[in-house]
Amino acid sequence: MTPADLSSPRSKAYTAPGVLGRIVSERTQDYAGASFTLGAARPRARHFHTALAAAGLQLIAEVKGASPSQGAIAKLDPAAAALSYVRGGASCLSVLTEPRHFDGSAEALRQVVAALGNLAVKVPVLRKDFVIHPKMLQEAADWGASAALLMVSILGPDVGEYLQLAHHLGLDALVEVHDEAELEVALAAGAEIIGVNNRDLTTLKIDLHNSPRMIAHARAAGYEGLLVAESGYAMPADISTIRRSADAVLVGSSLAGSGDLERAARAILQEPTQGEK
Ligand SMILES: O=C(O)c1ccccc1NCC(=O)[C@H](O)[C@H](O)COP(=O)(O)O
Repeated sequence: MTPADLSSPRSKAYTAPGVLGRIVSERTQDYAGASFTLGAARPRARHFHTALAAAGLQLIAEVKGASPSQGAIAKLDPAAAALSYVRGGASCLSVLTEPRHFDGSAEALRQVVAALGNLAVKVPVLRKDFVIHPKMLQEAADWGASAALLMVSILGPDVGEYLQLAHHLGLDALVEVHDEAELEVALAAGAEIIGVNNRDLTTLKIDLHNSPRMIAHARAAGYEGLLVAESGYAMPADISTIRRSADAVLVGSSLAGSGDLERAARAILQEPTQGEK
């Protein structure tokens, strides 16, 4: 299927179990009347991909005000938070745009893009949401995001169509998986950037062994794209399992709730001393 096949609004309703299922059903209702017209292909700058491909472990720092697992995390000024993260060493930003459970908004993403636009170095922004309709990718591009999250746990094999559409709209895509079966789908779809979530989004349980295990699995399968470890990282010692195998780590709650975002971002990337390991 080509992006052209996504040009008419779809009535497809995605489903998922548990907490994720509730969010998916809410987002499906939010976009039930959304119209989408496929325009001409937009140039792909690949800023998100380029930033993650730089040498060493890259940090994607997340603007996250609340979550189903933590409840309220912090009342953040998105632009100020983004600039603090960049001063702390983040090379990309992730901004939640889901309003009910994560305190996210389109406005937050726009404010972050505007604040980062004044910097000498390009810091790309990921739209973090639960994409269930093509319109959501068009919005991400229109709001100035460089990339969007696509979750195999929601889209299943349709992730391939959404990936093509993201590229058509000039976006990179972070294709998220949690287990081997989802990894197979992401690989078959041709994902250039795969994120492995340590959080089981059905139960919200975190297993920090999941990312290193899945990253090893992807490499053993011959995958040469970029790999991102996601969720549950709170201290430098947590990162040690993926420091040399992942291209990037995505961190939200522990940074957002730290009270000093710049310092927390700088600290999480530091190699732990012998005693801290
Ligand atoms: O964070 C949650 O509780 C959550 C619940 C249901 C669906 C998605 C959820 N989080 C999305 C994410 O993957 C995280 O925001 C991201 O990876 C950062 O995780 P963390 O550093 O643990 O905040």
